[in-house]
Amino acid sequence: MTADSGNTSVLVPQPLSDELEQLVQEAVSIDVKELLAEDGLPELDERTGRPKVLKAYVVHADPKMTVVPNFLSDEEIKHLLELSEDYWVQSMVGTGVYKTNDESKDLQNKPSPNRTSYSCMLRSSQTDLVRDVEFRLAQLAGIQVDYLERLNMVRYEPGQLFNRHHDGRFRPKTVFVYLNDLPENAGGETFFPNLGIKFVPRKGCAVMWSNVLGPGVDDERTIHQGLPPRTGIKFGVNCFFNDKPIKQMEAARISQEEDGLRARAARLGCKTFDPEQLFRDDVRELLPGQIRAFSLNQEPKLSVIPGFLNEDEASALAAMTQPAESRPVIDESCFARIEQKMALVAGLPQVNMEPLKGAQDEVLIEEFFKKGDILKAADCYYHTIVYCRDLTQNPQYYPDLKHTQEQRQSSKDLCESVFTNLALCQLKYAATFGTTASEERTKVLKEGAKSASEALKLNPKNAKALFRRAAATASLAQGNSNNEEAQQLCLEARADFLQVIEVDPQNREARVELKAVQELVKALKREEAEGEKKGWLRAEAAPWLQVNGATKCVVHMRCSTVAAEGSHSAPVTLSFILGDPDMHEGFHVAVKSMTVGEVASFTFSPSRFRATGSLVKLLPSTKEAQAKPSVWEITFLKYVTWEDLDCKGQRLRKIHSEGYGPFPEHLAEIFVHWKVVGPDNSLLHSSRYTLSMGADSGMSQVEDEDKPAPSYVLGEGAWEPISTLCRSLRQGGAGELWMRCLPAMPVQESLGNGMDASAQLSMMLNKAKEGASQDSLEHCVVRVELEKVVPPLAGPSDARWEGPSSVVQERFRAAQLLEKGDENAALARLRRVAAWCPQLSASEGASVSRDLGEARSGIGWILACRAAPILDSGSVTSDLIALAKKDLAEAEAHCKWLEVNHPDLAGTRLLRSKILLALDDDFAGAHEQLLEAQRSAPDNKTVQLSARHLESRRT
Ligand SMILES: O=C(O)CCC(=O)C(=O)O
Ligand SMILES: [Fe+2]
Repeated sequence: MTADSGNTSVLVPQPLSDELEQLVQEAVSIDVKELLAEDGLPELDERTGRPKVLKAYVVHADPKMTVVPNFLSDEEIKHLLELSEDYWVQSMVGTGVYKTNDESKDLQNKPSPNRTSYSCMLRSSQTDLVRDVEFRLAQLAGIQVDYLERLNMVRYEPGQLFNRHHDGRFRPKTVFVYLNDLPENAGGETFFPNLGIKFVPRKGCAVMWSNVLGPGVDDERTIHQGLPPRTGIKFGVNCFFNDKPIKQMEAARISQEEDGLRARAARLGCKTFDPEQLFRDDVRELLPGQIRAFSLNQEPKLSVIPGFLNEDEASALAAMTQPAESRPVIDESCFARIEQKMALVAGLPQVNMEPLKGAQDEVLIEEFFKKGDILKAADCYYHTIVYCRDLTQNPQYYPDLKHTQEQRQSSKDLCESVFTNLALCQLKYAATFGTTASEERTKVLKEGAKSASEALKLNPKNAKALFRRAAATASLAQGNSNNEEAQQLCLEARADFLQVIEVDPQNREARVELKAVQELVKALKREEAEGEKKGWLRAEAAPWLQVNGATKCVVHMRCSTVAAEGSHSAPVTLSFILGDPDMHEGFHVAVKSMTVGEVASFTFSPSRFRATGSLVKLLPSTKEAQAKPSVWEITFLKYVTWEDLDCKGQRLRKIHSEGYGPFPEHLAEIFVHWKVVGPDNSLLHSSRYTLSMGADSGMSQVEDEDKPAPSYVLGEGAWEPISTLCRSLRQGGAGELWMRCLPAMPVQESLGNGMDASAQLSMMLNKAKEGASQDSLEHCVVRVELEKVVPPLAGPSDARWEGPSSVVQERFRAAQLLEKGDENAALARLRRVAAWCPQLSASEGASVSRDLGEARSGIGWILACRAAPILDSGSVTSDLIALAKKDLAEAEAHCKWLEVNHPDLAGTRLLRSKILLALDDDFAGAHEQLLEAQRSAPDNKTVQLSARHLESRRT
């Protein structure tokens, strides 16, 4: 509470210095003893011991400093000192920073070397005498006693002091009363350095000054300090007038703390309170001037204050409801008191209130209302209600009031009107939350409806209350997302509005509102019907959401971002595999709450843009969306379930049309036109292409519709993803492969059109690299049209059979495949040779006898080769061993046949050697066979290799 530091530091007393000692010496000393020497000692009342005429001396004009000799009597001083005995504690100073207008929040009381004295706080109205002193102080100050803080006794031992300070901007006035005389020149004066005056302590003498220039503005001129007494003990009492009605606030607080009502209030929660119950529970007597608040709710604070108004006040207020001509004479001064109490319970400065004078029954509250402070008004209504209702319903608690029947009736009327107005307050307050449902809005509206209901209990025909209840209920319906509940509320509101119209047929507002409610009911009914349909649609859509295993879902949606001003970005159509981590996570969430055809607006938080893949890059303005929440308009176009070919969503397959005829068999020649389309629908590759040279980039790839589709043999060199798709297509069929990325093409031999698939693909990749996006081959769709299926040659019965040359061709092809290392493909061809030959005529068969021998030795060799390592290994499963044994048995059968039919064939010896090794590890036998083989076919590479291999194993 310094003068100079404004609101930064509240109390920074300066230590006494020599310089200050000097100032004190030079200051004008004001001593009542000297004043009275001229004027004569005041004549004391024998009974009270106080001056018959109390004189106040203005010793300084601006700021006004007043001295009152013998303000307290010896008896009073003795009493105050007795009350303080045993209760002296170290004095504190308020430290902190002014932030609010409530110093109790801003300042903290702390011990300080700047105040070394002792203090004792008396309780408010602690005794009759204390209360009497308090009232006299209030009279002296011209301030209501409610603003007087608890009397603050001080005691200074020699050397103890209170350094330079200001009593606080929240204390408009200070009265300091000295409680004893000190020896002459013992010091202990109250020194005002800025005024250059000091007061000599004289028993019973009061000094009064103002601490403010205006509300909340320090008057730095009245900075002062309590100088240390050199000898003797100095007693005094600080009487601070606060800018808030602190006395009653404290009384209410003490009362609450004492009886632990807080806990009970908390338990009461927001249940309907019953003041009657509160009264019943609390039988303790209240001291005059004390009020007791029952706190029903902490946040927001709601208190009930029984006996808030005293008898006179209640009568005066109740009388105001009567017509002026029949109104009894009212002591209008009580309105000021009510005002003051209202202010104190509201915790708001009384200056904010309009005077009650000339009030109609509700003027006090109306005034608040007009200022737009709904909450303040509501607070007042609450308090008035508590009182009025109690007065009407529990007259037994007010035996002293002796109200007449009319007075009770008028109190009841007041109660009704106050409830009606409280409902309005609550409606207005609820309106500040807008029209969308919120917890607070709902709570307030429900309270509003309740208040109106209370008024209606007192008068069921109160049109205003009916209207307000209806309005509250209708508003509740408006924000309610539960259709059924909302409809019920509408019905209630409608009933009330109808009643308003019945009571007041001229009420246009009610008619308008009624119509609005009826519209709302219609809308709700519509929504209900749609909701059912929607629920059905969702149920229909449900299976695709539960896609599992090999079935996956591809979702097609159109999306655009919506800017703050409502403009849409150019829409982008997106197709993605549901659950694909490369896709914007938010879209997965979004799509799961939508049905096909639905347009929805979603706000995506930046964290939703976690996806890093190429697909998310196609979303409009995702950069912005990654920085801050963005609003998207999404249209759910369609969804398709796809078969997941590798169960990881890497390669989905969708058959658009299966075509006609049988499904292509293994080794069928298929003519496939395939295209690779990027996620943005751009054509990346077509298998029917021509190279166009000499363009800007030197070379470009152009689709050529006149070219035939390239052909592949299914199972031999066709790009595997395409052959997988083609196996489920008939000729003329079309399908799509949905690829998360284009897999590496297998190394393939040259195909029919002179360009193999890997070459095509590498061209395609190059083209993609030249293009804008290097990732454009991710999330591509391979569209396949199976233009022609040529079934594999069936055998001699096939129209395409060319006689023995077909066998030769087939065996040649098998040899090619074997050379390439494609043993399985070779095996398939060799088995066909073995199957066809016995179907030939004897002469034709003879011409291909050797081919048959080669074919059977080839089959046996392949089988023995794949069986041998398995039989060799001890760690394979018995299933595999069984398969290997079966292979070897078949090889043995071929071998036996060969040994009979083609004993000289190198392949026969080779096969035998292989079997010997695989079965018994018979190296000698195998070696012997190989030597024979070398003799018959010295140039056979397989024989030479096998011999070498055997040699290495033997050593
Ligand atoms: O002791 C005095 O003379 C003055 C005391 C004072 O100013 C205070 O307690 O605030
Ligand atoms: Fe002070």
